[in-house]
This record gives sequence, C-alpha cells and structure tokens, in this order.
Amino acid sequence: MNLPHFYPVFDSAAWVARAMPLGVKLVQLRIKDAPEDVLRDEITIALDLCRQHGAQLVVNDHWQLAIELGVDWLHLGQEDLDTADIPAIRRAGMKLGLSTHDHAELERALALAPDYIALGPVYPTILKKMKWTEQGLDRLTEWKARIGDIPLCAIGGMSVARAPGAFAAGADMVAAVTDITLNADPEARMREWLEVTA
Ligand SMILES: Cc1ncc(COP(=O)(O)OP(=O)(O)O)c(N)n1
Ligand SMILES: Cc1ncsc1CCOP(=O)(O)O
Ligand SMILES: [Mg+2]
Repeated sequence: MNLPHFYPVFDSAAWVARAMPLGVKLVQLRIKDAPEDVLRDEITIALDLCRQHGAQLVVNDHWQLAIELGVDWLHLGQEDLDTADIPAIRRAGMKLGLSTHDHAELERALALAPDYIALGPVYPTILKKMKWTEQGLDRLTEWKARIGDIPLCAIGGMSVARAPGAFAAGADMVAAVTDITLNADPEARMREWLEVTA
C-alpha cells in the first residue's frame, strides 16, 4: 500500500484546515477527552476537509464514531484493542493502523493484519507520558525486518532533521505532533516536512 511519507497528527479540525492547502495527504485527528458531540463535529469537519483536498483522514481511538461517520482510516493503540470491535471495524471497510512498543505488542498487532504499524516513541516525546523510553533507530530496522511489506510508521520526538534517519532505518512514514504544533511557524514547518518526505 502506498501511503504518504509525512503523517502529521493534530488535535483539532482547525489544524487539519491549516494543513490541507499545503498539500498534506495523510493526517490523523487525535482528540482526547472531548464530549461526543464535539468529537462528532470535529471528525465531520476534518473528513470534509480531507475529501475536498484528496487527503486521507485517520481517526484516533474513536472507532464507533469513525464507523458512524464513514471514516476510511482508524488508529488504535493496544489499550484501545482491548475494547474495540475489530470485526465491526473491518466490516465497515475501515483500514487500521496499530501502535506497538514491544515484541509482544507487535505480535498481537500482526495477528490483526493491520494496514500500517506504528513504533514509538522513537525519540523522547513531550506530548504524553509513556512507560517506554526511546526505542531508537535500530528498533525501526528490526520492526521493518519483521513486518515486511506492511508500512512502518515512526512516531515520537520526530522532527524534520530526524526524518531522514528514520527512513534510512526502515520507516515508510513519519508521524509528528509537537515539531509542527509548537513551531513558531507551523505552515513553514509543514512545508519543510513535505520537502524532506517528498
Ligand atoms: C501514528 C500513531 N502512532 C501511535 C499512536 C499512539 O496511539 P495510542 O497508543 O493509542 O495512544 P493515543 O494516541 O491514543 O494516546 C498514534 N495515535 N498514532
Ligand atoms: C501519540 C504518541 N504515541 C507514541 S509517541 C506519541 C507522541 C508523538 O508526539 P511528538 O511528535 O510531539 O513527539
Ligand atoms: Mg489510542
């Protein structure tokens, strides 16, 4: 499967609106702790924006809403897998990306035949508290050798400068949050990302 190499992750449809005119073609909406009506509105707006611009929207976590709203892609972590209805997700025709952090999680993910596998945190991240320390580039190489043709996404502390190393190590896609959202000029940063991942 040919997925774009640059995969920004945002916490609002407003960020998706900023990314679309720049030519971003794959984006994740990752909203934690919002009421269902807000989530529904945000996903609907982000989906419309992505469709207008020929981009793919990935919804994080909220699989029931993703099914209801006809979203094409879903990202789930290992804890999400404990409660998600995978057959229902597949029946809805949704493609699935899964988080992994260690070998056991990787085997569990592979058993679900995901459409991409994410490994993180490759570098330390300030976005969320995690029980894993940085995985490093060698781990990406190991993951790629294990998963073969399934696209591999590097996430966690990724930056424009670090992206080439991740690709050289075996990543097919690089996901980033704060490198963009905390940048003084997020649009300029996204343009840099699009150049380095072209
Ligand atoms: C591309 C990508 N990789 C990993 C994650 C993390 O998912 P998860 O482990 O479920 O944690 P939360 O993002 O839900 O806090 C992701 N969202 N995207
Ligand atoms: C959600 C998530 N999962 C693994 S690392 C991470 C955070 C990525 O954020 P940043 O790109 O700012 O380090
Ligand atoms: Mg999750």
